Formats: sequence, structure tokens, C-alpha cells
Amino acid sequence: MDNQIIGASHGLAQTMEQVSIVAPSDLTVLIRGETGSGKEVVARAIHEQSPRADKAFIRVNCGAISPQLIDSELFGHEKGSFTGAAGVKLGWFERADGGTLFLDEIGELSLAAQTRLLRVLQEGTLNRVGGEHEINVNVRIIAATHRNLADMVNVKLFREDLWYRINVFPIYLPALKERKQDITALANHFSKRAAKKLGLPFIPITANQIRMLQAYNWPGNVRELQVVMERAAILGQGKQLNIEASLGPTFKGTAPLTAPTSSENNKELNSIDNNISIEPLEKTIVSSINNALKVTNGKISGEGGAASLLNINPNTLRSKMRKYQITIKYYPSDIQEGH
Ligand SMILES: Nc1ncnc2c1ncn2[C@@H]1O[C@H](COP(=O)(O)OP(=O)(O)OP(=O)(O)O)[C@@H](O)[C@H]1O
Repeated sequence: MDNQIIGASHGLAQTMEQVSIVAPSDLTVLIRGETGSGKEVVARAIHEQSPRADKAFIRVNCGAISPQLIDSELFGHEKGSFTGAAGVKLGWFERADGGTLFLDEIGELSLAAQTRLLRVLQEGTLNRVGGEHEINVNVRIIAATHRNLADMVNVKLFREDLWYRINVFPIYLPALKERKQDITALANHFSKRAAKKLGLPFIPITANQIRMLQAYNWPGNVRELQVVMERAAILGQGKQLNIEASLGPTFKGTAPLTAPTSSENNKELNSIDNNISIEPLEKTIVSSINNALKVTNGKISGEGGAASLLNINPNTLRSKMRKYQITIKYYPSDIQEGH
């Protein structure tokens, strides 16, 4: 179940077609897609459908490499080649030899690191730091980025020669908001996974809940949906999927999918861009309190109570409830509707 690619024959059909075209070759692939959209999932699929499937798949997060250690990370080092080099260390290229090297977030590499990477890609050979022999490596490169590398080339933040070398077969991975038809299957997949992990019964998502998930923009893409479903399963404790509460804080901060009318714009919601919206503070306070009371089934104080969820004193919560005329009497029946 874990390696399954949900939406492969729906929202990701075009992407997966490209995967099956390029996988058998040794071509370098560049996957472009927003954060959390499934770039690593696609990279693994390419590897698994390639003749290298039984060899290593090594993922490197290019954003997490210290510039001082880049040579040692790329090429490895010999024992004693610098202070702290206690033994021989294999670099990424040697570890991935015969297999696939997945350079995730390649747009985050420093210019110095780009130069080093270009060298090994061009020459196909490397020297370990402190090493005397040239080592041949046979590695298939898959790179990924959420950035527009062409723009980065224009402003000289990304080397043009490296860009040509990695942009051989580009694959575009659509954001989740562009393939909302996959949301139901993804949500059920993650709900099943969460139930298994938490030892709870699997609860399928309802039509109402699907509408709610589809009304959201998903700036964090599939990864965000995964988290929302996991939280919904925990909050629902095997009795229901508590989607509204799980989505609550995020959902309330979502810009409407259609542009607000000017009167809405002035009175209710000031939409600044696709992902940011501003509500009157009182409205946010009231909805936070309501959400906390829903999650706790109306329990105000003590462990697992709404006050502790909101990180305020129970007396402060009671006084705010009086001030905003918030009552709890309707929560238990509301929660059973399974929204
Ligand atoms: N189509 C899919 N089917 C099933 N699970 C998916 C799918 N797409 C993404 N996921 C899951 O969503 C999570 C995020 O995916 P992944 O790590 O591949 O995204 P990413 O684009 O590489 O993220 P980042 O930009 O942070 O590197 C992972 O747990 C992955 O298993």
C-alpha cells in the first residue's frame, strides 16, 4: 500500500505517462512541482521502472548541505584527508553507483556546489578528497525543484551550463489544487494508513467532507492532506473523521477560491493573495474557541480540555465565551453529523 501512487490514472495520468517513457532510458530527468506535491514519489517510480531498479536509489537534500563539506559529500574522502576524516567515506556518487541519484531541491545548491556537481556530471569520474585515483561512476541523475530554474539562470543564481545538463527530460508535477479529482482517493488512502498506524478502525470519508477538502487550496499539497487526514483520525478516535476540526486553523486561513465581491472584500475578508486572507480578529477568536469546544466535545478545563488546547486559563476561556456569547450546548449533536 505504501508505494502506491494515488491518482496515477487520473490527475497524474500525464505525469505517469512521461515516467513510463523516460524510465527505461538513462536520461537525466528534472521534476518540477510545488513543495509536497510528490516529487520524491515520482523519482522513485522512475527508478523502480528502470533497469536500475535493483540497485541503489539515493536521495540527497541539496538544501541541507554545508558548503564546507560539499566536496566530501559529493566525492567522499580518504582517511585522514582533513581534520575529522577518521575513515574512508563514500560520497553520493559512489553510493549510488549503478543506481539512481535523486538530487532533491537542486535549486538550493550554492554556486560553488553547482560548479563541483557540473564537473562530475561532465566527466563521469571523480577523485575522493585526499585520494589519488580517479574513480569511474555510473549514475542516473534525477533532479527536482519547486523553483523556476530558468528564472534563476536569468538572474545568475543557477549556472546555465548545469541547467542545460539537468533539464534534459523535464516532468511537470501538477499541484494538488490542479487535480482535485484525486482528493477523495488520496484522503481515503491516508485515512486508511492513519487508522493502521493508530490502531483505529478505517473510516471512509463522507461526501460532505470531500466537498470541504475540495474547497481548500492546499498550499502544502499532498503532504498537507496527509497531515490533515492523520489529525482527523486522531481527533475522531475511531468514531468519525474529524475533518472540520483538523482542517480548522488552516481552513479558516484560506482565501476563497473565487474572488470576493467588493462588499465581501470590505466587510468580511481581505484577500491578499491565493494563500493569505485576513479576518476580523474577533471572528478568528470565536472560530478558534468553537473549534476547540468541538474537538473536546464541550469540555472546558482539565487535561484535553478546550482551555488547554487554546493555551489559556479556563477562567479566561469562560469569560471570552460570555463576552462573545458562545455556548456549548449544541456541540455533541453537531459532532455526530461527521462533518
Ligand atoms: N500520488 C501520491 N500517492 C500517494 N502518496 C503520495 C502521492 N504524492 C505524494 N504522496 C505522499 O505525500 C508526501 C509528500 O510527497 P513527496 O515527499 O514525494 O513530496 P515532494 O514534492 O518530494 O516534497 P518536497 O518538495 O518537500 O521535497 C509523502 O509522504 C508521499 O508518500
